[in-house]
Amino acid sequence: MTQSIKRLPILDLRRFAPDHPERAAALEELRHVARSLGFFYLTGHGIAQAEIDALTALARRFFALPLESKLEIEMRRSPHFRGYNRAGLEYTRGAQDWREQVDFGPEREKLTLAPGDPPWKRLIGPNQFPSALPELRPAVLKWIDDVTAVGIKVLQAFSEALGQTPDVFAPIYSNGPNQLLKIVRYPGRDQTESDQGVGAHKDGGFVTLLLQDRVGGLQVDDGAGGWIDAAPIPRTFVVNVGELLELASNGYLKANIHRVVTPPAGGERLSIPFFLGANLAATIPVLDLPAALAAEVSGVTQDPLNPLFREVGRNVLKSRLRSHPDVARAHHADLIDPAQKEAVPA
Ligand SMILES: O=C(O)CCC(=O)C(=O)O
Ligand SMILES: [Fe+2]
Repeated sequence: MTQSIKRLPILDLRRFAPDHPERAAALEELRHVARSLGFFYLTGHGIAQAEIDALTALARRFFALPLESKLEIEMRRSPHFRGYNRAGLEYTRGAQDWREQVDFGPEREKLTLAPGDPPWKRLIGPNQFPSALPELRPAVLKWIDDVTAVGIKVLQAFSEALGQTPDVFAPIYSNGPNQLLKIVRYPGRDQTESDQGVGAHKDGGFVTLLLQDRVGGLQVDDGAGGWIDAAPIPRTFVVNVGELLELASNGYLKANIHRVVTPPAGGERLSIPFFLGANLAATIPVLDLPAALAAEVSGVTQDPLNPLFREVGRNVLKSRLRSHPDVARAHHADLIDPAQKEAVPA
């Protein structure tokens, strides 16, 4: 594999503020980055380092708990795909990933569903939090609020970079965006044969804001057969364009492929990705791009193995069922399509 010397650019969120003198240049830069690599480091996000350090410390404490304390909130217990997964339970395109993780989403009451309700409503419900680490609940819920606010600012900047009003997407998120927060640990190479921490994929939401700890492993497709290492830079998030923005911009913006390579033997990687998505009931519109941008559009890249739907809830449910076959079998056997049943390892 060719190792590219390229690096992701660093963008400062403060330069997008309405009265900032560099705003026009910042929007131009964002448009270029989002159309080419689809990935950048974000500084100036306003999240206090103390909050970052506190959440990272809690993540470490969580993973250090005895297995039984972690299994108390095993995802298999949650029809809403919330909770803890041991390494090896998650699959990307049928190949096993190697990371342990806890998934959190919007904290809601479970719905009582009627027979005709759309299946995606099963995604709505409560999170699971570990009784052995009570501090985690308030920290996670505050973090979701705080990174959502940053994500919306980034989304507003993307909107303006596409020649739209900043709130063009508000109708499809202001009722409550769909958020997914993961706290992830990638164990070192000695515990696995393969180096797939998480296999090559695109993210599904509007934008992803990834907090990395000290150990690298994230790699971004450079479009020329190689990978760009997105090494951790303190006090930054790695931000990337998700498939919803690619769909809405008819392919002008690019949801780029990335993966995580397992750390070397003896090491571990800790990361906290956050995916900001639209309201589950929403349908993604196609934006009316200014003529100069529309002329460059070549359409959305549809992957026959992973079709994209404009109906947000349907799309999210599809990817959750695929990523977590054990939860699908335990709670949603009626939704697994027969072809997939065979493809998914038991
Ligand atoms: O852990 C990371 O650095 C990235 C994870 C990722 O790409 C994902 O969960 O979608
Ligand atoms: Fe990802």
